[in-house]
Amino acid sequence: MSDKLVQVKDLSFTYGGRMVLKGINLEAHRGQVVAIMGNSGCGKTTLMRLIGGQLKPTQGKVLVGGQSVGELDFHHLHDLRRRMGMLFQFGALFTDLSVYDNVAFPLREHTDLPESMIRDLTLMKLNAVGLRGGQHLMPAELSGGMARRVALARAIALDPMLVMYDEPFAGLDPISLGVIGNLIRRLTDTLGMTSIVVTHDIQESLKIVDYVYFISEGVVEAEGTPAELRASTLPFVHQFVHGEMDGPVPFHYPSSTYLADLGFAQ
Ligand SMILES: Nc1ncnc2c1ncn2[C@@H]1O[C@H](COP(=O)(O)OP(=O)(O)OP(=O)(O)O)[C@@H](O)[C@H]1O
Repeated sequence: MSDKLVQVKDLSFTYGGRMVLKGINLEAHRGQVVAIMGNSGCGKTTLMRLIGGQLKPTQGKVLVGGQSVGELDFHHLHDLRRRMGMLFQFGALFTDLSVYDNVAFPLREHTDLPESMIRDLTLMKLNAVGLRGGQHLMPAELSGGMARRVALARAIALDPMLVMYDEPFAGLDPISLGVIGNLIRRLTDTLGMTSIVVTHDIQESLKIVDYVYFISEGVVEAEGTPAELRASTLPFVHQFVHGEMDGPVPFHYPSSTYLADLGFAQ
């Protein structure tokens, strides 16, 4: 079996005539945590939707476990998606279900397991995220970090081979952020899965990921291991890794000159 769980090959995608992805190549190996970074609007979420089969490539292909996602029929895609956990809206729990029922939900929906086994599996997943003790709480009673941990337990309920996270660190305090980062790493290792994390948080990512892809203007602008990126002298990578305000990614949105805007002739 190939070590490469996800292979994105020359992938392009167009929304209504506007090309958002322009020939992306990337890979995620089994057992890896891979980060996809880039400016707002560069196409990261679109890329995740293509990997998850919610969108079909305009050109190129996405292989998951050797299967070309965009070419699968409904049933095969459905089977494949059962083996992918997707946290597109991290923390989007069912508000009228308890923590326990939120995590048990995919098991009840997608398996015929008896309730006693569903209970064992649900408690095991809650234990893995440190929230077995919170099983009776309702989502409204959870902190932001706890809600994400429950969402994570729900995403791994069916033992997926791949979990994709869209902005898992957004809006968290530094402690919760570290907890979520470590959980993503630990669950990936202990459950033998692969994780793809779309994030803006370079510092947290560099602590937990195996490999990072930077996307800009629809192409992979840079890539590497955390060590390679920290040592990189590429201006684009340097700006990201060191959090510099201005650089190849400009601070100012493109505009006419300031003087012209103020009404002064050039
Ligand atoms: N359904 C859609 N129809 C048309 N254009 C879209 C649609 N969804 C996204 N876009 C556009 O495609 C581009 C990429 O969007 P996408 O959401 O993939 O970016 P992103 O990198 O995930 O951004 P962010 O970091 O802000 O979430 C954006 O310019 C966006 O406006």
